[in-house]
Amino acid sequence: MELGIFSMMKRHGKSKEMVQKPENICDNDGLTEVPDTGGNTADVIIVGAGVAGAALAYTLAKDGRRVHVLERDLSEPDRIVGEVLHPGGYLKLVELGLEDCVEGIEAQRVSGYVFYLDGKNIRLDYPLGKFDSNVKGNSFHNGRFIQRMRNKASFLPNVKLEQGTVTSLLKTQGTVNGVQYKTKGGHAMTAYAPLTVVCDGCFSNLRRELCNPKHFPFNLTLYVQIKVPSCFVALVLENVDLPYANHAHVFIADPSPVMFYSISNTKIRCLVDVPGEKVPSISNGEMTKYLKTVVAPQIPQELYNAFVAAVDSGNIRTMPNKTMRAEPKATPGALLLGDALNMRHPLTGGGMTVALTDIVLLRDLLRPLHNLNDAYKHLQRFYTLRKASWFDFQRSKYELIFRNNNKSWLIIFLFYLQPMSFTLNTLASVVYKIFCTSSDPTSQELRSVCFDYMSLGRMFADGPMSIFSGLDQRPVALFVQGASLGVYIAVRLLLPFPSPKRLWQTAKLIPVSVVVAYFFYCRCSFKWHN
Ligand SMILES: Cc1cc2nc3c(=O)[nH]c(=O)nc-3n(C[C@H](O)[C@H](O)[C@H](O)COP(=O)(O)OP(=O)(O)OC[C@H]3O[C@@H](n4cnc5c(N)ncnc54)[C@H](O)[C@@H]3O)c2cc1C
Repeated sequence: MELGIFSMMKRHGKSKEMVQKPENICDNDGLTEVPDTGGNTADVIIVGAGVAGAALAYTLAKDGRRVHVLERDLSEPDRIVGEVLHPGGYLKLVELGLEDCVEGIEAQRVSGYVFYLDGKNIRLDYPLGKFDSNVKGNSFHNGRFIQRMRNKASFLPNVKLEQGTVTSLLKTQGTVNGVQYKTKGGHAMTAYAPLTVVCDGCFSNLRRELCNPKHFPFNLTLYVQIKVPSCFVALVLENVDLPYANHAHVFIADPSPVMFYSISNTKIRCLVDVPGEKVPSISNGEMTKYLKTVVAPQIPQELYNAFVAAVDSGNIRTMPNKTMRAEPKATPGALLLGDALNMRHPLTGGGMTVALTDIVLLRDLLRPLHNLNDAYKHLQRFYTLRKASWFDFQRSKYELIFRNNNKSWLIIFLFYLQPMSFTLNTLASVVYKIFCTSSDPTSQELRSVCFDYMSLGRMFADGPMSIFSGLDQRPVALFVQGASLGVYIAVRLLLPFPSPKRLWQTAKLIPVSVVVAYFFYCRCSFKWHN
């Protein structure tokens, strides 16, 4: 499938063989050394047309760039990832001009979440009071959404969307200047551009080449540290309604949460979190047994029959939930984006919101550049600023502060900057930790305290939901919530009389509850100059 100006060129006798394969190719640290042919066929090569790649292709092409997208499989994806887009992510879609991609795909409005614990539930709506009525959360088939974005991008005349699997990055004197790829027909090809953006998702093969190596004992070198705290087991429920329409439902179950949300007019997705890297085997029936004996008894009556029917249908799929801090190595000519760059636990559904926010940032950084050969400085800045967006802040002041090594950056970071990746990544780690059972009674107590805290409503519900939905990206919002939770714990446990047992519980709980502050501290210690 090839569309746009490139296919027109092809019709007029110019094939993609326009760029000759260089003669002296040799491997060097996973990168392939090639002479500079100067024969760029595009301004930007994008590897992968998933959420990040397709949205970026459209965005850069709208800014007049010639974009060559290479996607391994252009048919509609059928995956269990990226099905809930929070309002914060939707606002980014609007900024990119892609909001119509959630139309015509049976996307369901999501107005908020309902959390269940020990037979009680609380409904928390997205705090959308300040926004237009069209701002909303959405849930949908991920494949339909991606296909809409791919189509929208490929209609632009300066986008070439081609099916091909990128096998390596090409470089000249340390600068990435293109990619080597295999076409659908299995032919090895090369493509050149001053900028290559790697968006090949959570199983990225190319990220290793663009990340800082980590050195471990016994001469072990890892390029990225990926953790798999749990896996999602996915089912589709049919012919049933969720107890609360237009809400995602999270059951804080034992040993870990179970989620339900609509993905079309008739289908409900169920994601069962199974802690650890391994899930019970589907083939020998262990999975069915696990779902029926461990999970089903915790599912409320309204959904129970549909849940068991979904298990019996045998349509059970699994996916590892990976987490990975962004540890990119600023490389001239190349950039990582989306899950290839950074991953967080998907329980809070923040991945697409972070990716779309990063695209807005990248677009704005590249916009003033006529020639992407000069993009290196801006790519470095992208990695720094995605953790601390600069648009609410004057760049000159920002740079001055760093140059002078002035510690007042912390205050600026807390109050003024809006780093979506920071807040959503932190929230995802904290929420997942709190919602999982452990044998430690302190953590069980923490779950119920957090639940009761959110049940207080008003700012105690709106605060966490603003962060959760990507509407409030300020680190200070996280900090305030962490601190206020700490105070709530102390008040709840120490009143009316602070018995020795209660004092001991509080002493144990507060440090745990202020896990938010802990994560906050850890993440504040990142390097500003990657
Ligand atoms: C179980 C699960 C549930 C999730 N649920 C949500 C959710 O509800 N909401 C949310 O916001 N986020 C969710 N996420 C995270 C979200 O899916 C990701 O953040 C998002 O899909 C990242 O987009 P991406 O473009 O980086 O990767 P992808 O969307 O995975 O796209 C990568 C693309 O690259 C292509 N590709 C790979 N290798 C190559 C190659 N060598 N050459 C060419 N093409 C290649 C692939 O075919 C694919 O099309 C979930 C994640 C998981 C694991």
